[in-house]
Amino acid sequence: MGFADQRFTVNLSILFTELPLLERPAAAAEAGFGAVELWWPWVDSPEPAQSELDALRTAIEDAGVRLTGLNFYAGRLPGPDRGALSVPGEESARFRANVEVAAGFAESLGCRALNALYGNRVDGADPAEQDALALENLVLAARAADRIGAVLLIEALNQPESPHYPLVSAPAAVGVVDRVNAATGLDNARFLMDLYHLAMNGEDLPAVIDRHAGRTGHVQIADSPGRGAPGTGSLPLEELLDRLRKAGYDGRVGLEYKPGDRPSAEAFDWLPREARRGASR
Ligand SMILES: O=C(O)C(=O)CO
Repeated sequence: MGFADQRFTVNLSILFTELPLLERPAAAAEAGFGAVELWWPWVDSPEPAQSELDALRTAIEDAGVRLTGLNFYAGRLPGPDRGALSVPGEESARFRANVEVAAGFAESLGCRALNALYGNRVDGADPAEQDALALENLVLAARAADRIGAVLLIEALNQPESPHYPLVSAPAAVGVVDRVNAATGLDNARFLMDLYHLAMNGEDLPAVIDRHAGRTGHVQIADSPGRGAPGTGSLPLEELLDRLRKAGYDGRVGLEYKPGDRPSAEAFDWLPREARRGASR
């Protein structure tokens, strides 16, 4: 047990962002990691040029790291958006256009987890209509994920930093997971348990773990407050990850924290180098 018993993956959309995108996979490898994950990197483009997809694929392959998670197109993130799939009109269309592109890119790298951020509530739009649109689009995404043998992740964010995002509790996100699975019959939708976001929402993290570990397809961490590295805040992250393991969660743990006022390569001192490649199980 302990951090050395986990398998980590470095989120290259929040760590190493001081580097150009194509240099980040090699930087993560240089820091000792063997796995990385990404938010959709082309914030303005659900369908980037093939040459851009190829360049990123090559950068990941050349670095010798595995891509273990990818977000679908989610609008301007970082920025004001928190997903596109429940946003009527152009954003929903962009999400749909992205589904096969993102799934194809993930498949080409053996990535088996696709995260679909739900999207903000829109002034003047009926929340029930947004939810109906979301379900339609999540069904498309779940089917695309299933075709490549992947899980579809549904994430709860935190209310203070995402005030217009409707999924700001574990039960809200798990409810969407259940509705998607009921609609598709595929059972490949899973909860993305981000301990930072849930802590910011004031949830009882041990209780969330005990209740929802079985429906969890991915876990992400940052300390709270501050969204920094483990040890910079007050969350007992090592204990919480042990509890997740005991509750049956055996997947990767995404390091989705800000490096603070230092280069990202220096933001891993909490984790001995020999533990960064991950436990071999
Ligand atoms: O926007 C965030 O904070 C996320 O965790 C996206 O996956």
